[in-house]
Amino acid sequence: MKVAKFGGSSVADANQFRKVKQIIEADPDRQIVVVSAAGKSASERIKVTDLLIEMERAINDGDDFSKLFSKISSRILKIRDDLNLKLDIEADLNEVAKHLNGCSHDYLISRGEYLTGKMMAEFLGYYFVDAKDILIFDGDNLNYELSRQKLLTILQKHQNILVPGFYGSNEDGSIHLMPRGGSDITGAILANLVDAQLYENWTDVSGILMADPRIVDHSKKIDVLTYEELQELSYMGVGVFQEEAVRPVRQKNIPTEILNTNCPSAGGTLVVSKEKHLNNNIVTGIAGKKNYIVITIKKYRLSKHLEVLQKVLAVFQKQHISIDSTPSGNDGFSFLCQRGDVGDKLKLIIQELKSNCGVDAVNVRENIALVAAVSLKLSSRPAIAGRILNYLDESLIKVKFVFQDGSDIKVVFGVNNEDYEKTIEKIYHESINSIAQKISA
Ligand SMILES: Nc1ncnc2c1ncn2[C@@H]1O[C@H](COP(=O)(O)OP(=O)(O)O)[C@@H](O)[C@H]1O
Ligand SMILES: N[C@@H](CC(=O)OP(=O)(O)O)C(=O)O
Repeated sequence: MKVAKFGGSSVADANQFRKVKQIIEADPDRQIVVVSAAGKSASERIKVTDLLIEMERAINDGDDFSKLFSKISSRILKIRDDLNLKLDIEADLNEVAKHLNGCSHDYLISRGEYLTGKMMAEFLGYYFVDAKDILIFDGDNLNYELSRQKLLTILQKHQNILVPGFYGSNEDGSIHLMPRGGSDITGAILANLVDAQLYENWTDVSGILMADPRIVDHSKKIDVLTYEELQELSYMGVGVFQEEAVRPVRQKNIPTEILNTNCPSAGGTLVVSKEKHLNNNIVTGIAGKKNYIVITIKKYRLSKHLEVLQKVLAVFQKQHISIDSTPSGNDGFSFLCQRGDVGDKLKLIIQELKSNCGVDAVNVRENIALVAAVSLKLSSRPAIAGRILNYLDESLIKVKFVFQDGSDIKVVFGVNNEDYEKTIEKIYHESINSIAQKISA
């Protein structure tokens, strides 16, 4: 049995629905299908999920949201009508409309997947299973045992099912929304629950490329990579596969393939466990994110004053700021946070660090980008990191810092935001040219 998840771009309009049907009909093992909400296409510039988020904002601000609701409804109805489906999707839209005032955030934002899923089930002739009836969460954790029982009961009666991604339910029956990109997680969980022979993740690129195709033209495809490498790449910003979707497939060693709905024959990227890893490249992939803030605290003989660190961490915890990485030095410790997470709290944080934590000094650097090179080979050949650094230096890119934080398969370079794209391009080109040759020589 295979689980096939189709992302927003794969279900953006009726034409994409037809491509999905062809793929499903080509292999009877594709018995569990997961869909995201209709996403972006050449003619549709906004994902349905983003329209829902915009509508919620309007509702909360007391603004007129009727235009947004019409926009969402028209998109759904257009797909239904273009496909000539005999489905009373108006009834579902009316149900959503009835709940608009006073419904939960999780309910509202999950409706894109629910409505898209209903149409895809009808189109494929698959049995529609509302994700809230099978994926039961206890807080943020899935109750695997209970969810497995519920899913298997349904599969005893129905051979082919469609499950909308991105949500499940809490124990009280209310909707539980997953993080953005969460349909990948739904697919991975279902693959885990049924011990699938393969988890297929269908998107709009033929696999994971060594570098973001929006930055590097004709970037090479990664043919095979490990769960570990995928996790690091996803964490560092490769949007193709949600970071939290790695654990469920990794736990059961379920082979996972990233494939292109628009070009199924092109092949994709296969994700497997370490033992089966076959990749010969020196650097497997490059990823990164812009807009970090680096907050560095200085304290003479910090290692003897761990109470200082405790107080510093409490400041971040109090402000609900997640810390992405913490490279440390002799008498200092740096905290890397995303600008968007810090918002307007930066002044307050600095003030608290200075006055309540017993530090000698606090330095702040803004507009920093992180670029990571990921490769299993980094653990046994740390020289690769040095070579990359050398190339960046020769290219006149000012590297602010380098670290390998915890994972020994990733080296991270901190650069100015404006050097972000150039750094990725440089590492990419040198990885496939000189570094590979010099290191293997
Ligand atoms: N290293 C990479 N390899 C492939 N795609 C990447 C990479 N980094 C970023 N992307 C972007 O991720 C997009 C696919 O992710 P996403 O938009 O979430 O797809 P879907 O709509 O199928 O869920 C691609 O269109 C591509 O622009
Ligand atoms: N629709 C949700 C969940 C998802 O997984 O979407 P996509 O497959 O388009 O990344 C989102 O936009 O976050």
